[in-house]
Amino acid sequence: MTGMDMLNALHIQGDETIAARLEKYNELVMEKNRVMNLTGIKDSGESLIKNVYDSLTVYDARYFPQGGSLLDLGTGAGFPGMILAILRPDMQVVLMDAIRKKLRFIEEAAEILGVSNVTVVHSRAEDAARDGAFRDHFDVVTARAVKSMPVISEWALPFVKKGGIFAAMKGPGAQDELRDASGILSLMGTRLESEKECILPSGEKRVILYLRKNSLTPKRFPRKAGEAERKPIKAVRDKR
Ligand SMILES: C[S@@+](CC[C@H](N)C(=O)[O-])C[C@H]1O[C@@H](n2cnc3c(N)ncnc32)[C@H](O)[C@@H]1O
Repeated sequence: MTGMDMLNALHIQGDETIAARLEKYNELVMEKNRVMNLTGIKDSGESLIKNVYDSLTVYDARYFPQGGSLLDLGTGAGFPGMILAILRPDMQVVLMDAIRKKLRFIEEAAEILGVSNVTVVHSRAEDAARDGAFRDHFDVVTARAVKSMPVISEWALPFVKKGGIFAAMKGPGAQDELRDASGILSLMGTRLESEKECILPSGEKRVILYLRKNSLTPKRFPRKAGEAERKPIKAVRDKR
């Protein structure tokens, strides 16, 4: 599958330069992956589908405003953040991760590709969310394969501006995860705006949950580093 095939398959507008950069980024990830553990996927064709195409599934022009700001939390090797930065050069994109070496790779790759709208931030989400430059700031926050919904919601939502969107990339269990997160979502003044189901060309099901944040984050969130994972705020399940 080429970069252009992927854009067409997902009905995303993009020119040849964007399509070529998507392919080239995948090549750079694969090249670096031989000497450093960036992604568990070792085959280039498989990575195009499971990393690049999968990253593109989160894109919905309605939630990514012209000239807006985007944070990809727990970006790892830049998925989906770097793919979205390539797709939308007008947006200011911050890629955050707690592991520095992956961010160094992203900086090098951005330089090679001439992608100038990305900034990397080395931090735990729980710490960066206390920084006034980031808190209640971003039009859209994305996260793929970082943590379960109750945890990632507590980490990601403090970064979203009032009225902005958290796009959580999930698998077939998205509905259960959403139910589990209902407690933290309501504490954060956040509601499900829409959801999208996609089947990857490899056959796997993906579900994107688009959550709208309607109020500023209460001061006590996120709790201190590690606390959301140790004691996630879960919904009380009906035991029928
Ligand atoms: C399984 S990887 C997924 C990477 C990428 N999003 C992807 O889908 O390929 C999870 C990433 O989340 C990062 N991470 C975990 N906890 C974090 C935290 N508290 N703050 C920031 N990043 C975190 C890890 O360092 C890791 O790179």
